[in-house]
Amino acid sequence: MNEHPAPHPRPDAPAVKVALLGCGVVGSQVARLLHEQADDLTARVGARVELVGVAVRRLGLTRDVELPEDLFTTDAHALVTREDVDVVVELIGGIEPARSLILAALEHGASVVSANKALLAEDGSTLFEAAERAHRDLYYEAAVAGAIPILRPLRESLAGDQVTRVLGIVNGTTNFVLDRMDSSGAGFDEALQEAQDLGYAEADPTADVEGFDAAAKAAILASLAFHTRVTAADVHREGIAEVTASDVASAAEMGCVVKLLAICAVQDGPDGPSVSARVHPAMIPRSHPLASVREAYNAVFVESEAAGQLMFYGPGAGGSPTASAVMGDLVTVARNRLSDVRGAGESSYADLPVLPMGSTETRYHVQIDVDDKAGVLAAVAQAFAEHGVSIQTVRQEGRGDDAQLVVVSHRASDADLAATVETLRGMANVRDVSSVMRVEGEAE
Ligand SMILES: NC(=O)C1=CN([C@@H]2O[C@H](COP(=O)(O)OP(=O)(O)OC[C@H]3O[C@@H](n4cnc5c(N)ncnc54)[C@H](OP(=O)(O)O)[C@@H]3O)[C@@H](O)[C@H]2O)C=CC1
Ligand SMILES: N[C@@H](CC=O)C(=O)O
Repeated sequence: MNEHPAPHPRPDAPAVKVALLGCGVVGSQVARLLHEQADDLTARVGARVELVGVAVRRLGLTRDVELPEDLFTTDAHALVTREDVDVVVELIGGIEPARSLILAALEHGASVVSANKALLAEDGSTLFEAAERAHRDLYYEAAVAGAIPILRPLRESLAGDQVTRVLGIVNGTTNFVLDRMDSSGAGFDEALQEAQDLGYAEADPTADVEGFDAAAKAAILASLAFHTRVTAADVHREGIAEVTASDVASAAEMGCVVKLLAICAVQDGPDGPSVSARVHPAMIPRSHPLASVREAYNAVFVESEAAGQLMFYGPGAGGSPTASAVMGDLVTVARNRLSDVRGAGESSYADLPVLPMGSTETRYHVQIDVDDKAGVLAAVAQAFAEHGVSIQTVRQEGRGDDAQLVVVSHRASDADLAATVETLRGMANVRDVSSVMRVEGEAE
């Protein structure tokens, strides 16, 4: 039997009225699910969940969902301040007007669901304080890793444990592009266009390609995981624009694959704990679980003292998967409205210091274009040694004008590696340091 249970709304429960801001890739799928799953939602929430308005930039467009024309408005402010609106679902994106609209919604007594990582990572504290003041919910599960439930586990399920590290692939677009480059030899631009056509990319895909989107997500993850305040500006950020087909091929030769990683950690020091958060491309061994994360999928590893290692995996972008996370928040927030309670809010913050990138340690893969002369290898090795960077492997490729040394280091600090590269660049027999990439993962 595959029958759905009959809905059991509380007989006296008024409908929960929802205002939707944005009807694009994600918003249209939320509107579709609200319509298609109306009966199930009624049963799960205990009252009807009714879409009462949709704010967009332009009226009259053909949308990925059919809705009565009279639901649409371009006056988003009037919609969020309507007396009868219980929940505002913000799916516009960007900083303004999204921030002002969320603040106005909270001030007017609505609860808010958002997928806006850019805003939450830039100015989350203003929004959280407003939600606290208004005694209303602000939920944002869809802001990190699309459909994957990761924020609720960090905020609630792991709140009694000590999370020490969060490492993952949190941007679907860049994972899609790198995967296409690795598996089918596709060019960067072609693969990016495909990701955009599939609805994975941000309105401005620079946010994906340059790592801003992943950095925003890293800030949100670090804040929740370590109960502190990390903003996007605190996250060291490098995107994939500089990753070449030759980097991807070099990685393949080493039995590795290139991925854009977000790595957040907390560490104890003489002055107490501090956090680090970084986003950058890295080579990881093909045997590493993150190497098998294909297309626009995301995966997040969480390491904690009591639980050990946890892995969360699933679709990280796209209208329907992201709408699933939004709907989960919407059901929670609607239930809370009916019971007149607030859900789990943010932790009280410790405001831990954020470590500079220079002190972060990892291994490095360095390609050095050299003059094909006797003694060059010894001179290059000397430059690494001078800065305390120990070499794990070195091999020479090509001859004459194409001669290259490919060095893989043992673990070293970012500052020591940067100093090594500077020295190399000043050496007579070195024409260029053509690529530097971090190597993450345990396999040596
Ligand atoms: N796409 C994805 O895979 C994911 C997206 N997100 C986040 O979800 C949010 C929405 O993303 P997505 O659906 O892809 O974005 P889209 O660009 O597809 O849609 C944005 C929607 O917002 C509307 N809009 C823009 N500006 C205004 C404004 N000033 N007033 C009213 N409406 C406005 C647009 O109207 P119009 O249609 O008229 O232009 C459009 O309907 C973003 O925060 C994004 O970061 C999160 C996870 C995954
Ligand atoms: N542009 C983002 C969308 C989801 O957050 C991505 O590609 O991951």
